[in-house]
Amino acid sequence: MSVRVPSMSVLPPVRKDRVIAQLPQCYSKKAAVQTKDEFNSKVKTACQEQRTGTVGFKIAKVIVVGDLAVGKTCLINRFCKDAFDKNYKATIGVDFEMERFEVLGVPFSLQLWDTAGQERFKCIASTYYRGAQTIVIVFDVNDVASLRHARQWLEDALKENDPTNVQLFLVGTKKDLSSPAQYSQIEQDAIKLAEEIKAEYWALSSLTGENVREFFFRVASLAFEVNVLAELEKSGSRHIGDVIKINSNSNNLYATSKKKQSNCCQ
Ligand SMILES: Nc1nc2c(ncn2[C@@H]2O[C@H](COP(=O)(O)OP(=O)(O)OP(=O)(O)O)[C@@H](O)[C@H]2O)c(=O)[nH]1
Ligand SMILES: [Mg+2]
Repeated sequence: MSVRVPSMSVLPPVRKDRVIAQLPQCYSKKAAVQTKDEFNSKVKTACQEQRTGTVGFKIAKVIVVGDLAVGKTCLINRFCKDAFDKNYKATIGVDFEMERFEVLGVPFSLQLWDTAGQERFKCIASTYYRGAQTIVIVFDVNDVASLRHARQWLEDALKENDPTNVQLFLVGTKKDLSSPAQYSQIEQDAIKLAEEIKAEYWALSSLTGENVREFFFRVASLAFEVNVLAELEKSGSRHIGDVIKINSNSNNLYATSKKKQSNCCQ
């Protein structure tokens, strides 16, 4: 007799074009969350040795905020559905999409929350801001007012989240509509703001698809890295005694835990 596996418990494999084997690079080194070329070595080792704990089951929440009609929905649809609609349909409240990735061989999912930019729907949308690991503030590179409003969007999103625990991205959309000269002017201001608010800056086009995939791969990778490091930190502090005996390498995480331990005993 054959045993039937309930279909809900078995997920299909991650799509081939959602496999991330290397750290995607930032858009501009002037405004990046970090500028390393590769994943953190502790993270790489943990993935190779399958010591990533619960990260493989984790779904990181990403909220996408910004003025009405700047292109939040189009950005998510370009990445998740490879579609683009030139007609504007306002988002009412919120929508969300799930995207599954495999990063360094470990499954990792993003839940992308597309929120409404229209004032009258904003209060519904803001009730969904809580628990975000990543905040994406979107503006239109052809509309300076939308860039000016970015700070307010950030402030509202941070009211519901712990500022020390979120990764921020400032994203300029509709690059296809901008001439190189116009673009470089707004880019200066955007990079300046991104540096001030400690966000990583990106510019892209959902119409042409330029940089869309690169951007979401970067979001997934940086969120993944933070989750693995947090997991290692947790398991490190749980087994301090055991691991110190095995490891004497001062560069590794466990040795750092040892240092912490000796400090607190002084
Ligand atoms: N040319 C061009 N048009 C774009 C691009 N992205 C979005 N648009 C257009 O801009 C308009 C608004 O896009 P949406 O994605 O619906 O805007 P939104 O930010 O989700 O708006 P709300 O849901 O009201 O907050 C639509 O007409 C899109 O076709 C882009 O990259 N290039
Ligand atoms: Mg929308």
